[in-house]
Amino acid sequence: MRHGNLFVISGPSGAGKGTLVARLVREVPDAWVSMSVTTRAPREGEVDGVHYRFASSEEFQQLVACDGLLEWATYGGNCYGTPRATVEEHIARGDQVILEIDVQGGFQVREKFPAAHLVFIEPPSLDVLEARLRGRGTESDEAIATRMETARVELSRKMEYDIRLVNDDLDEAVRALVGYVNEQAEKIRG
Ligand SMILES: Nc1nc2c(ncn2[C@@H]2O[C@H](COP(=O)(O)OP(=O)(O)O)[C@@H](O)[C@H]2O)c(=O)[nH]1
Ligand SMILES: Nc1ncnc2c1ncn2[C@@H]1O[C@H](COP(=O)(O)OP(=O)(O)O)[C@@H](O)[C@H]1O
Repeated sequence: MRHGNLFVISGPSGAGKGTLVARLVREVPDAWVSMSVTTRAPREGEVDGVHYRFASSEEFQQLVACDGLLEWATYGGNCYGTPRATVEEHIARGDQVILEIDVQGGFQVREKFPAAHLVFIEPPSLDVLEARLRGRGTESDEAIATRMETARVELSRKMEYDIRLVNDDLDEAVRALVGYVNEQAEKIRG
């Protein structure tokens, strides 16, 4: 059986994880991005089964109880988790499996899959981070304040990640991320 790689992409909300992962899947043909389950309400334009699987708290607790999640965490008062079965299938298929998850989840994955590659996406500064969050226009002022507090905690753990990429110039950050993923993929193929 072929075995793929597992990549965790973490970093503060607004650092650009979603933007980078969207570009990555266009450039790495065997990249596959896991769809998380969340109890957060959909934002305008978010579609169930496309951006997230949106679930009630009861549904989420059932998934936890039946060991259906590879990892899960509470972020900003909502639960987020990675469905286990699809991730395992895609690793077995030889894909480059991408989890865009928070720092708490990242370390749970490392416990279960020590070979996972942990990538930390950094903003150029906290001011730029806040400006990006405001510019995205998806969060209330209160939610932005909470995310900025969480960002400080997440940034304090960046040195525990395998690699840190500063997302300043977008094309440059995409190149670095694609380069890292391809390098790890080559090691497995080779
Ligand atoms: N642990 C964990 N975190 C997740 C999962 N899915 C998303 N997240 C993280 O939850 C946080 C909030 O996500 P979201 O509400 O979509 O905000 P955004 O990342 O700022 O767009 C981010 O750090 C996500 O990376 C998951 O399945 N597990
Ligand atoms: N390199 C970059 N330069 C400027 N703006 C960026 C860059 N990367 C992402 N953004 C913008 O910053 C905002 C947050 O990016 P997003 O991908 O949603 O972050 P995350 O998924 O980490 O929360 C979005 O409006 C996005 O278009």
